[in-house]
Amino acid sequence: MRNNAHNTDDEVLIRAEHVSKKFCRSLKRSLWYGAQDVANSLMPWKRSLERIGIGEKLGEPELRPEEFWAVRDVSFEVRRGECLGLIGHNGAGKSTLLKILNSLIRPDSGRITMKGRVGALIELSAGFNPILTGRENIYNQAALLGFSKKETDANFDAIVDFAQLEPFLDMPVQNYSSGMRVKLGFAVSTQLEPDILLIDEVLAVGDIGFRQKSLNKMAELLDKCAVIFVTHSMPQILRVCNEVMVLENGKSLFKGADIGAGVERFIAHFDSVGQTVTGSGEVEVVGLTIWTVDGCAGLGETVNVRYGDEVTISIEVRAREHLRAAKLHFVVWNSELLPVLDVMGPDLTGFQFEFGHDGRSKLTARIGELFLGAGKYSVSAVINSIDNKRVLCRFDSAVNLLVRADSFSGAHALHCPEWSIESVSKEGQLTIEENA
Ligand SMILES: Nc1ncnc2c1ncn2[C@@H]1O[C@H](COP(=O)(O)OP(=O)(O)OP(=O)(O)O)[C@@H](O)[C@H]1O
Repeated sequence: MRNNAHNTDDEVLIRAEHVSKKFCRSLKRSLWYGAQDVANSLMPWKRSLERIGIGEKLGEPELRPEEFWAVRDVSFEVRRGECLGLIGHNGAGKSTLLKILNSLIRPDSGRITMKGRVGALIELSAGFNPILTGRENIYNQAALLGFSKKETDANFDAIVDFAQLEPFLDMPVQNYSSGMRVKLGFAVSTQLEPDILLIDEVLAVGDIGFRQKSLNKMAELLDKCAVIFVTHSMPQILRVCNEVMVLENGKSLFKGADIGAGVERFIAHFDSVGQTVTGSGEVEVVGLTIWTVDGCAGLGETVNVRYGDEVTISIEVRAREHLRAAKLHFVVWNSELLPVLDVMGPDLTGFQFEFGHDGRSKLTARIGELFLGAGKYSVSAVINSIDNKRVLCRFDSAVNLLVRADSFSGAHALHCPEWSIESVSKEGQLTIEENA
């Protein structure tokens, strides 16, 4: 967790109070409602009646047919020196909330207070005018942020240097790749050092080097500004944010400085990916069970594991064709679908086994203590031919693991080695404390 040196009330740069925004699923109705709303806003006597309690309530408006809440009753504050990570599933309302904060959308109810200059990178287009060159867009964007030409001149080289786009500066932005646009957008928003920085997950479009550089820049800016960062990457949240808010169907499910708890809350809501079976079909998985201290789970189920618990997987397979032997391994995937553990045979390829005379085999892998970080994982069983050239059966998301660990660093594997400490006393005596 980052220290916050400016933790005073007057340093609150972003304040959202009971903010709600609704949208309409049907375009036709949406246009009709829009016309009705404009007409109502032109009738001041109606608003007066509302104010004295006649007619519609002034608070959160009612939903009309086909309308739904994209953001519902969300309140939070972000101070200078703080970075709030916004996480949630697709359609949870994260981008809508950022657009409301950046005044691109008006909320239906609630109040937003923003203090200072706002740098925002919310859409892939980064707000650029496509027919203007990169150079012209830098000046345009800077002017929109409230910077004078002189201030922009002073920062121009730093912006171009950060975006690494010097050879393309005089090319219209419409010919930039999406990654180039994001680089330029991020460089303009951050090099001018705004008071508030709003970053949507557009960073994912940039290459790895640029992403690293951007995250470092955000960390560097943190002392000077308030940041809201939307991403689907939990390691990124853990790296730069000191608060997290989990949105679900527009509502705030969790908000706090315990990032691990927030991420766990988000992951626990993850729908398990459906099981899929691929491969040549020469082998089928008849059953699979995973045991932990807390219980067991079969195909398609989820089991809870605490960090360091013993885990055992048992699988029953049947050869559909006449097959004598095959190789098996299990792959454990994290929620971002990255493989984090491969359970294999002693030669670091699959575990070789033979089918019984009835074409069946039951194999048990005692994995032992599981040193995975907190999160939701899925397990695939992969059965290959002996030479590993053919996939006979691949069963993805066969079973799910929900790992709980007190420490949440974002690392996939946690390891506690034996430690020793060497220290010299006042008398100059060296002491070595083993396994401290
Ligand atoms: N202009 C719009 N008109 C109608 N519905 C909209 C509009 N903009 C967003 N929505 C809807 O609002 C909901 C929230 O969308 P939003 O883009 O804020 O989600 P998100 O959390 O940013 O999702 P993602 O992670 O996929 O980017 C979605 O159901 C979306 O379809």
